[in-house]
Amino acid sequence: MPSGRLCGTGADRPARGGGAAAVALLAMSTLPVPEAPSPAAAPTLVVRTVPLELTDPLLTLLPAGAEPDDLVSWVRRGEGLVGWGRALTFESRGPERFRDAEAWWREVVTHAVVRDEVGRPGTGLVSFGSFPFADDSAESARLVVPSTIVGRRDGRTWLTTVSLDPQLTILESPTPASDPEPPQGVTFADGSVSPADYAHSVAEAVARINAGEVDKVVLARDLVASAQSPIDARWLLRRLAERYENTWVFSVAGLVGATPELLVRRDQGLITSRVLAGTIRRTGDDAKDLGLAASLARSSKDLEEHEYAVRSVADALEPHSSSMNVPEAPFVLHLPNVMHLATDVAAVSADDASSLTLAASLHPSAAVGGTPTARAVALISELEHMDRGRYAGPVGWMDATGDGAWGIALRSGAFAPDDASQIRLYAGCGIVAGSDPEAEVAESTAKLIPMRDALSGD
Ligand SMILES: C=C(O[C@H]1C=CC=C(C(=O)O)[C@@H]1O)C(=O)O
Repeated sequence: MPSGRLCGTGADRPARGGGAAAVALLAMSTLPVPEAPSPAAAPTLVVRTVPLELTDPLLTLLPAGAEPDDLVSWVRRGEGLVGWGRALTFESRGPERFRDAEAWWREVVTHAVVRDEVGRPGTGLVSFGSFPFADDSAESARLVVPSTIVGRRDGRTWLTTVSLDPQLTILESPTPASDPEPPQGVTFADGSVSPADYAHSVAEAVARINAGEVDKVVLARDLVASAQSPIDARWLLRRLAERYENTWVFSVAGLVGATPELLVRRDQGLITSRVLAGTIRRTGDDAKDLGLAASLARSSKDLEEHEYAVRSVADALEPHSSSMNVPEAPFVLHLPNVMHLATDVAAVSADDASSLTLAASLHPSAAVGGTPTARAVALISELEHMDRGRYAGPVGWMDATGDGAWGIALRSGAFAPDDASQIRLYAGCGIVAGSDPEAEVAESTAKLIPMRDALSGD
């Protein structure tokens, strides 16, 4: 077994409140279980996937009253995965966190008893994960195997149930839960890095870049939102999904957000990655924004920043690919708050590296670390003055075959442990020689808008 912490066994708790009118589809199907699993092995999970005749939006199925930690989501344009309850969880900290998680997952997969009637990426046994950005973060990597998962792909929907008890494989068709209430009385306060501190660090980073220490470094800041009562994570997820359709709306172990950046997806031999770097704020005036998009596509400062990020992804994927397509020029990705330079990299998988192994080899890309990587990461820890936690780390899911999708946890917030009325938001910017501290403060403010607006109940 890997050295991480195994927890939550037996915590196969039913979600409170939501999906109250669930209908039993199939009951008490007992699957064959190996007689005596070795004591050192992961527990045996009993997993069942069936097709579902259901057209309700996935995010409406998340049950009311659940803790943020108990809700998982990876949804884009109505498709993806949502889940709740905890059949099994795993935590690991430090430089070996990816390796530990991968080893744990292989153990879990080896011992699971799976009956999968759908057989597509994301069906059968699936875990959701979120990893700290830094090797020395005080936070742990978290992997969660929910007890109920609903997935949708190409218009087909399925239900997966996961249990530690072979007698408990009741498959119930979920129904939409009651609508979430908006957060009440939210106030925002500086986190560990105020806008003035941030401007100061950016100026220092530019000086270090000009002194030849690094080519690019990404610096971030934080903001703390406090509400009068617990914030319903479902409200945030639904708001983000409604407004930011070009993003992946995620929730894993209390980390919630809408990321436009796909670190890596492995899907039946095809590897893809959406690289972002280079940003301009939108004005809200469409004609003006088109002009800004054109200037972003010509901005040498942004093109330089973008090129570092694309190179770092292509270099990390290269050893795992038999062929790769890296477009010569980026396109402009339009989001309601900002526009980014974006490049979609595609490759054919040459080995059996799982999506998590690929994510680990890509992390930290130059979109969140810098160039060269090791020196940029050292500079972040010297200049940033905060623990990023799981912000800017990989977040996503993986199935038993290793297929899965991992985004970079951007445009996100982390619920305070044991206090759902508080959430810490983060935003960062790539700093290169031409960066201006005040402009980077403004850019980071624009990147906080999706979470701020969702929290403000707008
Ligand atoms: C680090 C963040 O964004 C990255 C991703 C896209 C564009 C970026 C930029 O232009 O600076 C950043 O590299 C963030 O949103 O917190």
